[in-house]
Amino acid sequence: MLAMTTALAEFPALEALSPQTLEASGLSLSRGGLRLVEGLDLALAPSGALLLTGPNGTGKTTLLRALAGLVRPDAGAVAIGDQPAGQVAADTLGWLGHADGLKPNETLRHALRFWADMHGTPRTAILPLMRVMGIGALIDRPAGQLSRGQQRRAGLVRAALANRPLWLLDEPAGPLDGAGRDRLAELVAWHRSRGGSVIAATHQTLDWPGAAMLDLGMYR
Ligand SMILES: Nc1ncnc2c1ncn2[C@@H]1O[C@H](COP(=O)(O)OP(=O)(O)OP(=O)(O)O)[C@@H](O)[C@H]1O
Repeated sequence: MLAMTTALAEFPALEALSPQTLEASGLSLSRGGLRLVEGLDLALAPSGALLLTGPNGTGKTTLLRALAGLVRPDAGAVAIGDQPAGQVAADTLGWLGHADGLKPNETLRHALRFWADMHGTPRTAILPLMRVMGIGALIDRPAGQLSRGQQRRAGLVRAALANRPLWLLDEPAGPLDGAGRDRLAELVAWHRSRGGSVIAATHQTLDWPGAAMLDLGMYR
């Protein structure tokens, strides 16, 4: 199903994921008194991908936060696997928000070691994932000396190092160039080939095979 040009052998061998289903039913969301989403049903199976689109301010980030359990819905519920409704186990979500989780004065080596250690992922996974994202040569550069696109690539490595089955990515390709978007597609294809799933909010066209699309502009 998933076309990949990067050989799977170039990706690190991580502990197997525990794939999860995600189901939202009758979800209604508001922010600042404005109804953003009304009665939304969605389902995502292991290996699935969903792209959230829509103009600025239509609620893509809010929906991602609701799926992560960070925003309380006005109505409806989110269920992940057999986890209790409204609760998400700590080892389920790989989250990449607008921030990349990097400190300006820290080298990528230092920062990504921290994140790998925090998630119990072997440090040997760092460099292969950086190479997949095309930033292996930047490992000893402080994050503050990198371009926005390079920082985003490092943020994606950080998210992958968490080795979680359900990725929620907010504008993962925002500052990426075409090559960066191709590398992101490879990273996502690898994740899906392991049973992982992904939901991403995007203003970019992302060519992820078989990805479902949800345009939040329809509620406007
Ligand atoms: N802290 C807040 N308090 C009140 N309203 C907010 C707050 N944050 C966001 N909003 C409102 O919620 C709506 C949805 O915002 P959200 O960030 O989810 O949109 P988005 O689709 O992700 O936008 P973008 O494409 O610009 O990232 C917007 O209309 C915004 O004004």
